[in-house]
Amino acid sequence: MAIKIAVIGTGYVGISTCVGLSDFGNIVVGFDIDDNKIKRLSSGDPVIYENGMEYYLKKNLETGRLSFTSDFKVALKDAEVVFLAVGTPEREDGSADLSQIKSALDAIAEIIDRPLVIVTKSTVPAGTNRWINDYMSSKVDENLFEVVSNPEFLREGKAIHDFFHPDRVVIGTKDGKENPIMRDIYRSLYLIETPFIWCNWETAELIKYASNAFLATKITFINQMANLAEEMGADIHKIAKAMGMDGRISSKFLHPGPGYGGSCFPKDTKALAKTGRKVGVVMSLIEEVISSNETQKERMIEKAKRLLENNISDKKVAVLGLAFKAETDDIRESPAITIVKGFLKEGVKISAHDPKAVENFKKLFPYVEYYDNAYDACKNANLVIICTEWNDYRNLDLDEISRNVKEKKILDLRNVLDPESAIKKGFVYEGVGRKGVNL
Ligand SMILES: NC(=O)C1=CN([C@@H]2O[C@H](COP(=O)(O)OP(=O)(O)OC[C@H]3O[C@@H](n4cnc5c(N)ncnc54)[C@H](O)[C@@H]3O)[C@@H](O)[C@H]2O)C=CC1
Ligand SMILES: O=C(O)[C@H]1O[C@H](OP(=O)(O)OP(=O)(O)OC[C@H]2O[C@@H](n3ccc(=O)[nH]c3=O)[C@H](O)[C@@H]2O)[C@H](O)[C@@H](O)[C@@H]1O
Repeated sequence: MAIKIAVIGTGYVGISTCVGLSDFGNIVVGFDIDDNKIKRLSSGDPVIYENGMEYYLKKNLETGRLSFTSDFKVALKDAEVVFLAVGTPEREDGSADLSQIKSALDAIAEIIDRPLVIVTKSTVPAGTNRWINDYMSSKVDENLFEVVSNPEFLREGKAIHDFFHPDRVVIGTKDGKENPIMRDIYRSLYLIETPFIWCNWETAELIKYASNAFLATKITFINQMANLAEEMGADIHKIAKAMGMDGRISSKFLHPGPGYGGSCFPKDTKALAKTGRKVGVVMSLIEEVISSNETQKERMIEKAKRLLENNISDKKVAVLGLAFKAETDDIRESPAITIVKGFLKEGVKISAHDPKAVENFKKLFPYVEYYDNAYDACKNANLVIICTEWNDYRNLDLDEISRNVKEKKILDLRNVLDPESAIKKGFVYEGVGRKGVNL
C-alpha cells in the first residue's frame, strides 16, 4: 500500500526527497514557507538546476503521486510520515542553527491528531533527534509520534542518481531496531539490495557528520600535498593517481583545488567540531581541516596577486565559474566568492561567466560584469581565473582567449586545462599542485 508522506522544506534535499519517494510509489506532498517556490514546483519547474530533476518532477506530478502546497494543514492532512528537509545553516559560532527544525516541529505539534512518524532528513548534530523526541513529548501525547533519523548523502549535481542509487541508507530509531514503515517507504531500494544500516539516533547522526568530515579531510590532505608538490616541482595529479591505485586509499576525492565549498562541508565540519567541544572531546584533526581550508582559499588570492605582479590597481580579472562545483547553480561557500570579494575590496574590476550560477551570484555581487559567454568575459582581462570545473572550460579555445585578453595569464584553480598547451601558446599558466611542464 502506498504510504502518505509530507516533506517539509523543498530546497535541494527536499525536492530530491519529494521526487524520489513519489517515484518509489509513495504519495508525497511537499510543503515550503516560500510560496513562490511552491507555485513553481507545482507547475513542473524544479527551481534549482539539477540534472534530471525536471523530468522526474513532471513525471511524478503527472502520476498524481506528487503535489505541493503552501498550506501546512493540507500537507499534513493524510500524512502517516513527515520528512523534515529544512535548512540547518551555520550560526555565527559555527554550531548548527536548528530554528527551521524547531518551527516545523511547532507547526506539527499544533495540528497533530493521529500517529505520525517524524523523519529527520536534514543534517543535525548528534543529540538532536533525542531533543526532537523530548521537545515533542513536552507538547503532545508521546503516543502520537515516533522520531526517526534518516540522514541524506546525495551530492548536488548528482542528486537524482544518488537518491536512486545510494551507497547505503542509514536509519536511526530510538531503540536502534528496524522500523517497518521506513522499510516500506524505501522498498524499491530494498529490492535492489541497497545496504540498510539500522542504528540508534546518535549513531545515524554521527555517520552523516563523520562521512562529510572524512571527505573534507581527504580534500584538505590532497590540497596540502598539492601546495608541497608546487614548491618541489612535482605533479599532484600523478601523485593522486598513484595513491588512489592503492585500494585502501581510493582515487575519489583526491582532486586538488581552491578548497572545498558548498552548503555542507564547511558548515558540517564546523558543527562537528562544535559538538566535540560541547562534550569535551576536542576534534583537533577536523579543526585543523577547517582552518587549512580557509588558508587554501586565501592562498588562491595570493597566487592570483603574484600573477598580477602584486600591482593590482586598474587591473581586470575574469572569473570563469561561480558555482561551488560543476553541474549546480549553488554558490553557497563557493571559492569564487572569496576570490571576487578579495579583489573587489581592492578595487579590481571583475567580469564573470558561469553556465548556471550567474543569477544566484548576482544577488551577492550586483556590481560584477556578467557575460553569457566565457570569451566575452575575458575581454581586456589581465588575468583569467578558472574557479569551477565546468566542462565548458575544459576545451576553451586559447587562441580566442589570446585575442580577447589584455595579458595572457591563466590561473586554473581546477586544473582543467592542459598546462603544456597553454604555455606553448604563450600564456603564463598556473594550476594547483603542478606549476609548469615536464612533470
Ligand atoms: N544540499 C545538499 O546537497 C545536501 C543537504 N543536506 C542537508 O539537508 C538540509 C537541507 O539542505 P538544502 O536542501 O540544501 O537546504 P535549502 O536551503 O536548499 O532548502 C531549505 C528549504 O526549507 C525551507 N524552509 C525553511 N524553514 C521552513 C519551515 N519552517 N517550514 C517549511 N519550509 C521551510 C526553505 O524555504 C527552503 O526552501 C540541510 O540540513 C543540509 O545540511 C544533506 C545532504 C545533501
Ligand atoms: O551533506 C551534503 O550536503 C553533501 O555534501 C557533499 O556533496 P556536495 O557538497 O554536493 O559536493 P561534493 O561533490 O562533495 O563537493 C564538495 C566540495 O568539495 C570540492 N571537492 C570535491 C572533491 C575533490 O576531490 N576535490 C574537491 O575540491 C568540490 O569542488 C566542492 O567545493 C557530499 O559529497 C555528499 O555526500 C553530502 O550528502
